[in-house]
Amino acid sequence: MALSKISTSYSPSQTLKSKPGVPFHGYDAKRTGVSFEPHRRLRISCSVAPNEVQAPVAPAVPSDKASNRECYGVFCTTYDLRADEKTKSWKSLIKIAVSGAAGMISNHLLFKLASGEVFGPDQPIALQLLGSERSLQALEGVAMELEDSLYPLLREVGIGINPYEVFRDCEWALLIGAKPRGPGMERAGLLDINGQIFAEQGKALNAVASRNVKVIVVGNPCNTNALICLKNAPDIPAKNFHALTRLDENRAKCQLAMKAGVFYDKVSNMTIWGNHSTTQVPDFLNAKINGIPVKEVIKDTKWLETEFTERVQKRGGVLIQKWGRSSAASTAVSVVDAIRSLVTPTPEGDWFSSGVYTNGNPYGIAEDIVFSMPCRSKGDGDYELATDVIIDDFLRERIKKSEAELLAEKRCVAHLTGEGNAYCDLPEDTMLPGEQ
Ligand SMILES: NC(=O)C1=CN([C@@H]2O[C@H](COP(=O)(O)OP(=O)(O)OC[C@H]3O[C@@H](n4cnc5c(N)ncnc54)[C@H](OP(=O)(O)O)[C@@H]3O)[C@@H](O)[C@H]2O)C=CC1
Ligand SMILES: O=C([O-])CC(=O)C(=O)O
Repeated sequence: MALSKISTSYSPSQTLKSKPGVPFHGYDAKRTGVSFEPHRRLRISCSVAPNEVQAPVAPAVPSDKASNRECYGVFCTTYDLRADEKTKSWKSLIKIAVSGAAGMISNHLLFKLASGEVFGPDQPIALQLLGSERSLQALEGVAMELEDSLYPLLREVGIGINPYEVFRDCEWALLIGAKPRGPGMERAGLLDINGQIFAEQGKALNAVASRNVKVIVVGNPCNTNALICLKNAPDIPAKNFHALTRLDENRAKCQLAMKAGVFYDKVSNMTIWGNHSTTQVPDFLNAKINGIPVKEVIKDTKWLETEFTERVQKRGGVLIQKWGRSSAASTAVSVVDAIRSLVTPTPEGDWFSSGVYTNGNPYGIAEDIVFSMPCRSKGDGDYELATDVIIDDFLRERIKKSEAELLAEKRCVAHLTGEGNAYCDLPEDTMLPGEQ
């Protein structure tokens, strides 16, 4: 199945072309009849130095192109925006790939990305959306809704079902698509089915994505899926892979704020340690309220150790009971938070949680797993682990339990990480947040 590209823009640095051995079916002259002769090429001023900006030269592509099924009305029309004042200060286009793009989380996330609230009001983006045979129609519907939203910063939309096409040159890969656990399914079964998706997508990223792509794995079980993905992408730094635990951080902040009777923006330094599962450890030892350690504000240690901890660990399950499906809007918000934490400098003294590769960690956590830990960023897309944390016996014991779970998950997917035969001895009491 081809990747159909819906484009309102073209920049010289983003020429559509095939790499040897990997067919690219883009929005090209052959498929659409759009001419890419130099004088008809579309340029957006974000990729052209201001002093090179000239008067518009290219008329809109004839409206009959809009009848092409794979580009949707307005996205089939092309413009020369070089003379547009608004776009002169824009940055170069970035490509964002999203899997599970027709799913619930994406339905919220894509519109946030396109609005500019994630990467900023001067950052044009291209969305490359990955679906499957079963979701392709729905993906077209998603593209139509994006079209009807008239987002100025959304310059290109592509849809497809082949990760080797959809991930091409992407600088961000938001991996959301994964099978949810169904009745009677064992956790090990989910690990295997979803693990295969992430093994394939890791290989695809390795083959075609930007060499510095940042990958955020949302699909569950996200820590081990992220591990599988990074193991299958040896040419991309392992540090670039994240498992989403920001939703857990946000949930924890909300609970602490409620207990302390403060607005939730007063809670900082909130670490989620470990797995995005019911063994996760919301760290009330290092968290602060109004800059003061939580334990000095909330004196009820029993509540912190039991009710608070369990409420965060099982929040996903309670929500499923109420909603009949897992968190989608708040998950999308937390993906936005996770990205923004990497592209904006972390406020002085604070940190954020992300599931990241453990090699070289200063906390004594087992190497070679993906574990949620406290991170700080300079806003360059990269991060460092926070070292100014304290770990007491209670915290250490909880962290060890989550570590044991992740090591067991890792053994269970050894066939997908290139480490031999899988052996599944998952502790029976471990569950995703959405499982009761
Ligand atoms: N880390 C976190 O904090 C959270 C993670 N999640 C996880 O995010 C993932 C997506 O959630 P959500 O968007 O609500 O789910 P949806 O069911 O709405 O969408 C999931 C998408 O996954 C894709 N998918 C890939 N393989 C399969 C498969 N074998 N069977 C079924 N679907 C498949 C489907 O898209 P297609 O057919 O296009 O491939 C589907 O649209 C889930 O794994 C969920 O558990 C949810 C909340 C929080
Ligand atoms: O458990 C699930 O299926 C959804 C999830 O990850 C959460 O809500 O945290």
